[in-house]
Amino acid sequence: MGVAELNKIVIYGVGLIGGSFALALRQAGAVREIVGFGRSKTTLDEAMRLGIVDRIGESEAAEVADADLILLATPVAQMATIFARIAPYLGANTLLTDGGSTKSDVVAAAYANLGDKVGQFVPAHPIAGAEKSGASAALAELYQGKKVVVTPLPENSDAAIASVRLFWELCGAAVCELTPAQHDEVFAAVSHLPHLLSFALVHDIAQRDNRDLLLSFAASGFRDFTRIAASSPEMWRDICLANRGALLSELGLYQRELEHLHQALTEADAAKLEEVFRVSSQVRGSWKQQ
Ligand SMILES: NC(=O)c1ccc[n+]([C@@H]2O[C@H](COP(=O)([O-])OP(=O)(O)OC[C@H]3O[C@@H](n4cnc5c(N)ncnc54)[C@H](O)[C@@H]3O)[C@@H](O)[C@H]2O)c1
Ligand SMILES: O=C(O)C(=O)C[C@]1(C(=O)O)C=C[C@@H](O)C=C1
Repeated sequence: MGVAELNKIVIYGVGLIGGSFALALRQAGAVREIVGFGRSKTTLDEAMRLGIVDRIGESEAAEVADADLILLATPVAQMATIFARIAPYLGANTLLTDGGSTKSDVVAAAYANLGDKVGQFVPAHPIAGAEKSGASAALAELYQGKKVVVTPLPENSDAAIASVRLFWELCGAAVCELTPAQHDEVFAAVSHLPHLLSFALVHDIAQRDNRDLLLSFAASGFRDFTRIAASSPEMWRDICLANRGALLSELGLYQRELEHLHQALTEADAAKLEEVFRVSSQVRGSWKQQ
């Protein structure tokens, strides 16, 4: 793809993920015009002020047909409605992708609402983010050196998949492929469960009478375990519900692990505790983010 080969991209949800996509493609010189749709005027005005979008979208009828690419970067529960809104106006050459953290639900929403245009949608998930939300958190470098998982549909042409891969690569990402089901199983274990646990720990402390005292002494261990508990409640509500089958399985395994540790503590079983900590320390100590 040459410089500014994308004439127009439309982004639904100009927050951390959508805004970073816009900034990255702009920095790569790959797009002429970026149009944003959002839920609140304040957010869109901020995205304009920060130079993330060139214009606020007028209507689907006005913006969708001549777009080269549309990115859905809203919380995942919003995506079905957006697919339905854009479907009637989708031009034959417009590609669609998304940044949602879950894939089976988003793919089901695409099948339910895009009809025979579903082949134009190549689902994706950037494995990069932060606990911060909104346009002001967007960064041109967010995807540099990070993975993006695409979960192609049987209806996607090779050309559509190659183009969507290229857009994410222009953002600096390394693209890999999984099926939607594989994706949701993997991220239930290494992203969705850790967020649930982090929210749970902070919630537990937040409800206590002495929470201010506890928080005043909390230090880097607490900080590292709970950074992600400051993440968007709406986004994580949607992710947990969308992937609740896989997440419940992971939660069950984790509860068994806690039971094991509970028993070891009750019995003051030093060997059992140390064995769990030894395996964990070795695996986490040698883990490198790829
Ligand atoms: N935050 C992360 O770490 C991360 C990482 C990878 C993927 N994701 C996924 O990316 C998506 C966006 O997350 P984010 O972190 O950018 O959230 P965000 O809150 O920063 O941005 C989401 C934006 O969508 C807008 N929005 C909500 N409903 C809308 C609607 N119906 N129409 C148009 N705009 C709407 C909001 O106003 C907001 O500006 C989510 O699906 C999330 O699961 C997030
Ligand atoms: O860095 C963070 O704050 C994140 O939580 C990023 C993170 C994750 O690693 O779990 C969160 C959700 C995504 O869908 C992808 C990435």
